[in-house]
Amino acid sequence: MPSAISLRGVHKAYGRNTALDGLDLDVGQGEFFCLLGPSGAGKTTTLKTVAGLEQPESGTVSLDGTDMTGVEPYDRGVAMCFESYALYPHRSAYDNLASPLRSPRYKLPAAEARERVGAVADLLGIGALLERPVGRLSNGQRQRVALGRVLVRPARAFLLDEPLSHLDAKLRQAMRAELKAIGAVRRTTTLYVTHDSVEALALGDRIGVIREGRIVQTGTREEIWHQPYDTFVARSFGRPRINLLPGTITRDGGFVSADRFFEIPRITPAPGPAHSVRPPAPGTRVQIGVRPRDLSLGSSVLGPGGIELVGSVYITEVLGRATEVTVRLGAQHLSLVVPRADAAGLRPDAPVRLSVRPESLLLFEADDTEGPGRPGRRVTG
Ligand SMILES: Nc1ncnc2c1ncn2[C@@H]1O[C@H](COP(=O)(O)OP(=O)(O)OP(=O)(O)O)[C@@H](O)[C@H]1O
Repeated sequence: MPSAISLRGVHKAYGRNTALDGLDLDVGQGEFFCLLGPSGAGKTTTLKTVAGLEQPESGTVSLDGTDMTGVEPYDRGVAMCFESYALYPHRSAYDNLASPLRSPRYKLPAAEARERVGAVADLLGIGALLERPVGRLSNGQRQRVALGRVLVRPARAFLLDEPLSHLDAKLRQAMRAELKAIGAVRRTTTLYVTHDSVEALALGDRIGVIREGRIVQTGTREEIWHQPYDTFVARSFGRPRINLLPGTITRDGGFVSADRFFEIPRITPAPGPAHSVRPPAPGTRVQIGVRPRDLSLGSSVLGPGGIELVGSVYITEVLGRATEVTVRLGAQHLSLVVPRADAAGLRPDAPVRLSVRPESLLLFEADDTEGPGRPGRRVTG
């Protein structure tokens, strides 16, 4: 079966600004695909190119296997929701939701249109606001109307650009769950743009990480989390961020930190495609990656082969039921997230023992001018 959405070698520049730099992307039929990247990475341009609102200078966009070159946006059969939503402010929320269904393309019978609008409005929690002019709704409510305008349409694909960005945290979380449920029920292919990694992990059947107009890595949440392509991808997921500790491979295949403050006797990179390269040679400059939730206080959790580090408490910060503890390890700061009770007795400057299972360590090369470090890209002797 051809991909629902396929981009090949897409180039798009605005004057001297390259927005898409040979972008390749495949979204499967019925898939909920999240495109994640920092501001300016090319996310919106990707959506607009799929929708036909921007023409690439080179490369192709295909929908269901058909090349869309020269096909007008209206004829592409995709429904797009922008972050800056275009609604009719003087018309009611109901009218705004129903108007796409009155277009000659759908011309749904009135009763069916009413039913569709009602169902989408209930799903988005705006059922009670339908009579109100959109100009008199809050930003968050307007955003839900804009999203509703997309979801009411029968479409071959939904293109959603940060559709939850104006909602408060609680509503965002609730809407995420709803969106996931709609996706599952409708099985309509969805390309969803976000710069929020939590959202991408929660929603995406697969995730594509975009940087400077190119896809850096595509994968399931497990692949992206456990086998990040490089330190840029590793840093993009998880709050607090992954710890990256610079150092060198020792003669015995261990790791010594750049300031020689601590050593890890043996580094065994986790198996998997990204790590199947041979271990770096002694002297190679590398970075050890360890996620804050994979570190524990004390040595009690250590099974055989566990790794222990000794540092001093720098600062603690309560995050709800957990506490983030920042530990000074020589010149490095290392962050860990532990149950609040475990961190209760910690005082600044007190010595502290940390432990981590060896399989939780990720090994990257040093970041350099060629880009973020990858697992064993240029292993040198
Ligand atoms: N109409 C335009 N004119 C000139 N430059 C543009 C235009 N639209 C986008 N760009 C540039 O193209 C690049 C990609 O922009 P794009 O909006 O696709 O990024 P994005 O990942 O969606 O960012 P954000 O998360 O901030 O919305 C940026 O450098 C941006 O400044």
